[in-house]
Amino acid sequence: MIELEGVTVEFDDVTAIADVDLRIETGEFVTVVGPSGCGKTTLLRTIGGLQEPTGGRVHIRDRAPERAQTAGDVGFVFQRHTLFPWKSALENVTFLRSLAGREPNEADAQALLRSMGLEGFENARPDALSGGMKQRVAIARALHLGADVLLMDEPFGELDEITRDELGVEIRQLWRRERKTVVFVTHSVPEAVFLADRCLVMRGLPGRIDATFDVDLPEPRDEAVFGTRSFQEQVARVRRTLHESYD
Ligand SMILES: Nc1ncnc2c1ncn2[C@@H]1O[C@H](COP(=O)(O)OP(=O)(O)OP(=O)(O)O)[C@@H](O)[C@H]1O
Repeated sequence: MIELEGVTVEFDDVTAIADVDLRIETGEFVTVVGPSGCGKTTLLRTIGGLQEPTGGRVHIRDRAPERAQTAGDVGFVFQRHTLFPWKSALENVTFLRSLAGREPNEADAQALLRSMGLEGFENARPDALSGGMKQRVAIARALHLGADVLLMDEPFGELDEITRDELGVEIRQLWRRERKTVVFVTHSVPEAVFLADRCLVMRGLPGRIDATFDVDLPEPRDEAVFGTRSFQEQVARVRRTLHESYD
C-alpha cells in the first residue's frame, strides 16, 4: 500500500504540490490527469523517492520511498525511454535488475520481451527500435526488476495514437496478469479512464487532488471499449471536471 499524508513539495518560489493525502491499495491501477504544470510529475517523483517532500510523509508498504526504490521495489517508466543506447534490448532489461543487486534471469527477460511483442528484437540496440518498441523494452525492464510498484510518467506521450491505444490495451492486460500497483500520469483523458481502477484529477498550482473517479468498465478491456457509451460517458465526466478546474 502507498500512503501520502499531507505531502507538500516546495521549490524555490513554487509550491508544486500542497498537502496531498492519498492512499493507493496494493494491486490498484491509479491514473493521474491534470493541466500542464499542476504537479503530476512532482507527485509521482515524490511517491518514488526521487523527490523529497518538504512537508508530510510518504510510505510504500511502511517504508520510506527511497528505501523501497533502492531495494528495487519501485520501477519507473518515463516519457523518454532512458535505455542504454549501447546495450541490446535484452541487456537493457537484465542490466537494471543486476544494478538492484538481484540475479538477472535471461529466460525470464526473454519471455517478457516476447510477451511485449518483441520476439526477434532481443539483440537490437535502441536506435534500431521504433518509439513504441523502446517503451515496450522500458516496461519489460521495470517488470524484470521485480518491482511491485510501477510509476509511469506519460510513458506513451511521444507515440502515435494507434500505438498508444495498443499499448494501453497491453498494459491493462499485463496488469491483470501481474497485479502490480501502478500509478500512471497522462495528459490523455481517454487513456486515463481506459487504464484506471481509479482516476485522479489534479489542479494547480499548488497541485492538489481535485476529484477522484472510480472507473467502471468491463474486463478484459480491449479496443472495443473505446466505442462504448459507458466509456464515453466516463471520459466526458472526467473532462468536465478538468475544464471546471480551469475556470
Ligand atoms: N526541480 C524543480 N525546480 C523548480 N521548480 C520545479 C521543479 N520541478 C517542477 N517544478 C515546478 O513545479 C510545478 C509542477 O511541475 P510538474 O512537472 O510536477 O507538473 P506536471 O503537471 O507534471 O507538468 P506537465 O504536465 O507539463 O509535465 C511547475 O510550476 C514546475 O515549474
